[in-house]
Amino acid sequence: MDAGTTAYRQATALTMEGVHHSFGNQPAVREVDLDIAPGEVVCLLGPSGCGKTTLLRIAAGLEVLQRGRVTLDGGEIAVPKGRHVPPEKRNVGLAFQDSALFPHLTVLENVTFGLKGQPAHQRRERAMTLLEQLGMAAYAESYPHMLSGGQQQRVALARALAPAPQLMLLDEPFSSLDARLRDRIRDDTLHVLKKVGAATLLVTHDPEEAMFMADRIALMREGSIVQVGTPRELYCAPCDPFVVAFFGEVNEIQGVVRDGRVQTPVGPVEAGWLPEGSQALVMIRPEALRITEHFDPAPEHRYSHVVMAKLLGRSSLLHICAHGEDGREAHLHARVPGVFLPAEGQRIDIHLDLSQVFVFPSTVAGTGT
Ligand SMILES: Nc1ncnc2c1ncn2[C@@H]1O[C@H](COP(=O)(O)OP(=O)(O)OP(=O)(O)O)[C@@H](O)[C@H]1O
Repeated sequence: MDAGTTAYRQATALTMEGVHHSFGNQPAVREVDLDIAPGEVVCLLGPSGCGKTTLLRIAAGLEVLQRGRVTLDGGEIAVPKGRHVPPEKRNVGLAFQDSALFPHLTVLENVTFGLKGQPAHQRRERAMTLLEQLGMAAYAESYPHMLSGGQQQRVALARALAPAPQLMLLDEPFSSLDARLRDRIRDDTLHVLKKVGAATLLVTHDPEEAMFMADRIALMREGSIVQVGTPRELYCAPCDPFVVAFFGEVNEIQGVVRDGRVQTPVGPVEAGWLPEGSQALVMIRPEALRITEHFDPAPEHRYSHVVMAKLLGRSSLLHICAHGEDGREAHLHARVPGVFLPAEGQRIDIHLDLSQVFVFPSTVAGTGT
């Protein structure tokens, strides 16, 4: 290890190297490498059962490490069949979907609970500062049963943050809240995390939440990290079709690479490094289809047209029949901003925003040619 690597290691709040974990003979986490810098929010994102919670529980010390290495602020906290620093000695703050507060303690007492070895006035001051930042100062003397689910979750976050942990570990902390409340609480949480500078590992299955909260996202599938990077990197430079599809509905078209391009009913797309004559999968996000109404009355043999238009609120979803120059047709979904509801059968012109179009080798032979 060179000096640069050593300095980097010391600068990480959490490092996980080659972490592997099985339940019985069923692997839940496979050879995962992940690090979190001080003050950085990293989201573990992925479908149900992909191993997110298991990885977080290993970081917390709630699961004993089976294989790999875990360090916190450069110090080793878990080695297989060796060192296992228990959760309460790790200086990590934990909050879960159903973080239970102590029912017999007030909000303030709940938050000061973990603050040992400080004078009472300092503990109170620290707790009140966090409760204020999370909009809960007025409830300091209330008991948990007097609070809504969202308010309880704010108190649970304040309690986890109170000892100023090196690392916050949050497992789906907003998922039990209704949509509007969730938006507010996660906004407040993000601001508090950034204000106190806590390194954070947050588990979520919601891609929008991950993009909202994360400096970096680690997208998991079947126990492995598929891609890790900034939200922009994952959304705009996805490494495989799973990553594209995980961030929302996508139009898929099969084709063959000819002259470095793949023909689609909405125009040619550069095939990148794919070999000539190979099968390709073209993935087009609905917002990549720019639609304009076509009013030219000149008769045309075939044309692209609207099949159905639905208002979704901030955007409209158009079901379109795209008709390519080569005679191929495809049923596609286009998402356009605002209220844009052309009539059924309306002729349209379609332009592609190539920054939201991705081409991968196809494993499906013989389709779409
Ligand atoms: N205590 C356990 N005993 C046996 N198998 C387990 C245990 N905990 C998790 N698993 C299995 O390990 C795999 C990963 O589970 P994990 O809870 O880490 O996934 P997840 O991505 O957090 O899922 P979710 O989003 O549904 O919470 C799953 O197949 C799960 O059934």
